[in-house]
Amino acid sequence: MDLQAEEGEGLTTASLPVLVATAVPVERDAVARALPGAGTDASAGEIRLPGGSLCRTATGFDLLAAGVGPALAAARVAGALTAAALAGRPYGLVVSAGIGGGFQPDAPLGSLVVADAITVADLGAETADGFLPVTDLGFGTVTHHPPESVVRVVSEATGARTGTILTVSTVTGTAARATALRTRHPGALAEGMEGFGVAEAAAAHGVPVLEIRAVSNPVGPRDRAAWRIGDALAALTEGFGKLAPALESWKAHDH
Ligand SMILES: O=C(O)c1cccc(C(=O)CC[C@H]2O[C@@H](n3cnc4c(=O)[nH]cnc43)[C@H](O)[C@@H]2O)c1
Repeated sequence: MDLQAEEGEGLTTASLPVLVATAVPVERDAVARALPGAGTDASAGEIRLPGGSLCRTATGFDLLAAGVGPALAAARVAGALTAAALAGRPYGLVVSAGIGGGFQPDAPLGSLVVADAITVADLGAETADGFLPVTDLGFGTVTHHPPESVVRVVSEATGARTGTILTVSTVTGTAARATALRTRHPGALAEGMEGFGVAEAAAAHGVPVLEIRAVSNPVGPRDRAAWRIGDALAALTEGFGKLAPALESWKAHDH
């Protein structure tokens, strides 16, 4: 669907809804707790989609627990974007949100990171001389950039640190892998498993994307005792309480 044509037919960017894609329901619910009217208003409710359902809030946010990993996240978000476009209610922004690993000491546990670059870290080829990103093989893309204006507005409102968020299909579990990722991506602050998939789906629909992660664990040696999932979910809720009004102002003025 041509977003410009739709806007010309009465939809404005300020009125376009926002799709928030988390991996799992507990992250979606952490976001919902910050949004007034989630599930409590006539305009709110559950929208059935192939492979899942959307939680529609009364304030223009649709929440989707899209699944773990880049492929499932891309498939489910693409489905939601297509359904919305066909219904004549296209999204103005897609937000990939959830918990994630933070590179230490720059992204402490419980802090928020907003991506100025969403980069897939392990899509490519391993060679005797090292890793080659898929772009070096002549295919596709490895990074999506959220609009600078939305990154600025959200980081100012929430206090989130700004940097690259890596998407990995395998959670980092050793110091050596964490160092290798940081060497290849010096601007990386966090890693998750869905952002690049969500961004690919958004890009295919010509919709801007944002990624925000609350740090639940350090990127590095596997240590389940070090996870702070509750603290990260609380940070996600607090962050969305500030992010939601900031996005309204971004949609109205900066976009
Ligand atoms: O078993 C492990 O060692 C382990 C370590 C960290 C996370 C997991 C998960 O299964 C969670 C995957 C889920 O949460 C996001 N997430 C959270 N922390 C990280 C991370 O350090 N690296 C990548 N992804 C992380 C991720 O987006 C998934 O949705 C298991």
